[in-house]
Amino acid sequence: MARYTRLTEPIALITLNNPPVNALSSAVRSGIVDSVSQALKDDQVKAVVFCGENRMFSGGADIKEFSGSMSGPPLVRMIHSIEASEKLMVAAIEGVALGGGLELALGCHYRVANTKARLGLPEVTLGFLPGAGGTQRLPRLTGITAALELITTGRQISAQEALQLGIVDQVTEGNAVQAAMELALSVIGQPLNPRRLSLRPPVWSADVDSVCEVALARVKQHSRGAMAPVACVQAVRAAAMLPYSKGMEKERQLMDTLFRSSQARALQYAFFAQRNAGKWSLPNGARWNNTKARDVQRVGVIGLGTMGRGIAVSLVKAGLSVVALESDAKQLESGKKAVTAMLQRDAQRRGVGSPLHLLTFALSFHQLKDVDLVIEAVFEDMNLKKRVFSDLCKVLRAGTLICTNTSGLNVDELAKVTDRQHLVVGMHFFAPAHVMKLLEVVYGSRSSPEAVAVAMALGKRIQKVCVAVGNCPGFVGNRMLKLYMDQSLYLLEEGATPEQVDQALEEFGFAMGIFKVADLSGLDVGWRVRKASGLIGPDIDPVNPSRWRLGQRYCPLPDMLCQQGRFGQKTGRGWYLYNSPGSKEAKPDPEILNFLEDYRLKYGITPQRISSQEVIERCAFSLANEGFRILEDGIAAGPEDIDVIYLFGYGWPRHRGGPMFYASQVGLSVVLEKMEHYHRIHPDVPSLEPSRLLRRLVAEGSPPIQQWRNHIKNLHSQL
Ligand SMILES: CC/C=C\CC(=O)SCCNC(=O)CCNC(=O)[C@H](O)C(C)(C)COP(=O)(O)OP(=O)(O)OC[C@H]1O[C@@H](n2cnc3c(N)ncnc32)[C@H](O)[C@@H]1OP(=O)(O)O
Repeated sequence: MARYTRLTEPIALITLNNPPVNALSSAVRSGIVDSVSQALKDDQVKAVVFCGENRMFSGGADIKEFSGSMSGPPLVRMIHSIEASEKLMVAAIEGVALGGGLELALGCHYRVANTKARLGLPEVTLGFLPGAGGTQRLPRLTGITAALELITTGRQISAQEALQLGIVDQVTEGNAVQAAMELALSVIGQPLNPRRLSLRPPVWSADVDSVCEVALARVKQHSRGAMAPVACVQAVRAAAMLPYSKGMEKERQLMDTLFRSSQARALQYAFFAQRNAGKWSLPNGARWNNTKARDVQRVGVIGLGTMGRGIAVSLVKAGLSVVALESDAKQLESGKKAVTAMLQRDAQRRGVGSPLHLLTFALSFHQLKDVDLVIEAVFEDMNLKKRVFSDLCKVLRAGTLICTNTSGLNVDELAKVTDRQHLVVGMHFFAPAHVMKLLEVVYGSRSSPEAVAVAMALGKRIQKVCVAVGNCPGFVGNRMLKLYMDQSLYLLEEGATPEQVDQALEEFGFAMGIFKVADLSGLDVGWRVRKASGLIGPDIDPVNPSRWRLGQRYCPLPDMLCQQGRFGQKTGRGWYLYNSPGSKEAKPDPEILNFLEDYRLKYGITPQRISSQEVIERCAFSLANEGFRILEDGIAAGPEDIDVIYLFGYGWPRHRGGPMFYASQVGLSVVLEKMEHYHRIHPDVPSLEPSRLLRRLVAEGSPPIQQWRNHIKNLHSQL
């Protein structure tokens, strides 16, 4: 797991060997310790160069080991003995040096990096801190300000930036091992103490306190309720105030607390859940590793509204050739201006050449005849989409895939109007499509595994986190969102205010409460959908609308707001008040409070005191309960997929893992008990009834989330 090679020069090479990322597993650490000891024993060896197999230095500690009992040589001690060694130690960094990988390199006396290498301390994203001396050594190299930024964000930097910050001593366009050997030969014999970072004094300066205060305020604002970024600031502050050994004590204390925290478990779960989402499977047994995706080079995008523009930008940025189509010249011109400006701004920001040559604008379907795949992104209207689909079939080549960007329409119904139902899939992008990472790839009952494979591969190529989901109203994300929104509205009816609900959600960790999000998205969007689905119609009294529709409780509050022209930020008024239309700062609106009071009086509702706990339970547990139904229905393959959708598409706080993980952490029996309680009090809300799968999992002893897939498989095989 670490290969020792004695080179002809007085140099030994230690190659970390644990593909794919040379994680520092227990076996790798043992291999390193043995190899270092071999080098120290060999009088001919004057220097040691560390590198990674396959030109990949190291992705850091083996995250899989964190869930079990740790064995093997501790990383801290191993790095300390490398630094303390009387022989010269040099790190040759190619690929990545992340986390423990970079900490190992910081323990070496010199560091050389290839120009393409990326370096970083991403431990904060896993719920802890660089606990192998990283919080103490890095500030001693870069100073406090840069170290705080790198450690609290986990940002990866280029070799060039690392050189500027003093993290590496040399950058080479060639082979880093060769360059490290040359550097070693040129410095052998020079004193090593000045190169031992642990011997450097604390990096105190007069403004340490204020720099740390600013960093603390920033992390508290950015990652609401997350413990790790706060602990990172405390650890780096210790590097400024305390000698190395005392700083290390502080690092260890903080690490001990974080390592055992539920937040660390949630973040590590999220790391693997994100990677597992790409390993899709369909109910018919087709999987990511038994289905080949054919290559896509040329893509058609139909509709250059907000979604179409973002999709076109994402495709072009990934190097795909795009034909963007609009139905009339005026819309085409405004879409063209917007897309061009977005791409130019992006190229300028990244310092790369403009990719506009990849883009063609068109008014005629005939210009799509040569594309490999089409993404239709017209207005969310079934009849319009059907018309587009049947027109497309007249011009497309036989094998061209047709994807629909829809947030919840029936993919099967759309496919039926085509001559290629097996080549139709849904692609649910999230707005703004060039920014948001999530993509739900929706397979219909006739979609072929190859079509799903192509859509998933295309999504990955444009750097989306893709999750394959089945076809049902709202798919996974919006199907669950509806119940979350319903609960929030019922809470208003029962006595809460929008700011109270939002505050509880934001304290839980959401970046924005649900009513602020609704104002941002526009209340008219849902209003149109409810009109189209028949929930609002001419038979509904607009002054005293019924609170009962389609056999269950219904909250007409959002419809009443829309009737008043309160569409959210865009009109300057929604659930909140804004200084002017389009302004972003939400302020509580006394008019809304009066409106809610009148509403409750009119319908004879006695307002209750709603606690934050009730807000969280009703919102979060309703999400999870519907998630269980989705698993029962086979719409998502596993709880991890649902959690990834909520993490990347709906602002669920990452340090809480996702709604399914959260339910598993709270305890399934607690969730069941609470759902039973709320369903008893609100029998007119059928969705509050605990799902069959939740009951079954509790009856089977509440297995850990990693085992739920087996229980679901058993459930399906019994149906
Ligand atoms: C005392 C504590 C001291 C130190 C703590 C640490 O070092 S914690 C670890 C810090 N490191 C990281 O957070 C890096 C995590 N990995 C990544 O960011 C990316 O994987 C990486 C290295 C940039 C490579 O990205 P790429 O997109 O090329 O591959 P992918 O992410 O799909 O990963 C490939 C497979 O490798 C697994 N993996 C990656 N890193 C680790 C790791 N550190 N430990 C264990 N496994 C790791 C990943 O899960 C993938 O596995 P697969 O089975 O193929 O899905």
